[in-house]
Amino acid sequence: MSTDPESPAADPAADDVCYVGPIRMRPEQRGKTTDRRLLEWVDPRDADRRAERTMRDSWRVLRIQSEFVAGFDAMSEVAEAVTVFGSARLAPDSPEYALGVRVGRALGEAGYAVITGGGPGAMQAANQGAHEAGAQSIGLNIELPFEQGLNPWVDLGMNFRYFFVRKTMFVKYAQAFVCLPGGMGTLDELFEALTLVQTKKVVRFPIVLVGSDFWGGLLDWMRDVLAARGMISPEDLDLLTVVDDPDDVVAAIEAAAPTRPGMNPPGVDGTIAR
Ligand SMILES: CC(C)=CCNc1ncnc2c1ncn2[C@@H]1O[C@H](COP(=O)(O)O)[C@@H](O)[C@H]1O
Repeated sequence: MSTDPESPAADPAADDVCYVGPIRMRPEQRGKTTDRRLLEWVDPRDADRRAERTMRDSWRVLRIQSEFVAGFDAMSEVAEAVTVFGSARLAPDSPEYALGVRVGRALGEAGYAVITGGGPGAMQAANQGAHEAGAQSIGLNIELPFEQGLNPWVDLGMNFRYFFVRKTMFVKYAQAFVCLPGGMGTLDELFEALTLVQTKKVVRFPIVLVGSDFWGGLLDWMRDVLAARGMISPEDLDLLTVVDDPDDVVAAIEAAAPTRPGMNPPGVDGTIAR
């Protein structure tokens, strides 16, 4: 979906297509998303539907497997990377979009590839900044019930059918997460990352929130309600770093996870094979 006429891939027909996994089609050609089909409830009293589901689900495993293979292949050359999340709804002329571009650029100039969800808004902003910095700009898009394409600043892109395959790629190939202001999707991605770090599924994985005015209320609630009532440990709050200046994003990542050669030998100080 291109909102910027100056963008490298402005295509007047691009808004009129959608993706089903790697397949590009006009909206009128498509039915439900793959995720919706996978998660659809089937009435257990309906023997025919049950039998059909059993058969379809077995075959579906192969499609899921192939999506992992394609994802691992596409991402295998990615070096150091940071995944940036944030609202799909930011307008390109908003201050938050400009902030996202500066974050993407700062990460790119520091030598990180930038991975996003490949969509519009904050994702596009971070991809734009990374592209402009000459860094690898990666977009991992997802099939949605409405038309959607990779944003025009993505240099390496993939369209996923399955949300959980895409989420694996976000974590597996990144050294850190950065969250720009966002809504449900961003909160989901933030809390998934937090849970993975809290449960030590990933270690040395900094999570940086950009914008203290936006995130401050959430942090207050986490401290005053979650920690105060014993739902999380007070130290869990240390898993998050809040910054306002894009340059501080890089500093926060490098302070929390020194991944440069020689600073973090694999297997010695907590790095794990993901
Ligand atoms: C205009 C519009 C709503 C487009 C949606 N298009 C999207 N394309 C790709 N990833 C997305 C999209 N919407 C949500 N996400 C995922 O959820 C996050 C944003 O969700 P939200 O806007 O904060 O809740 C992103 O980091 C991204 O990984």
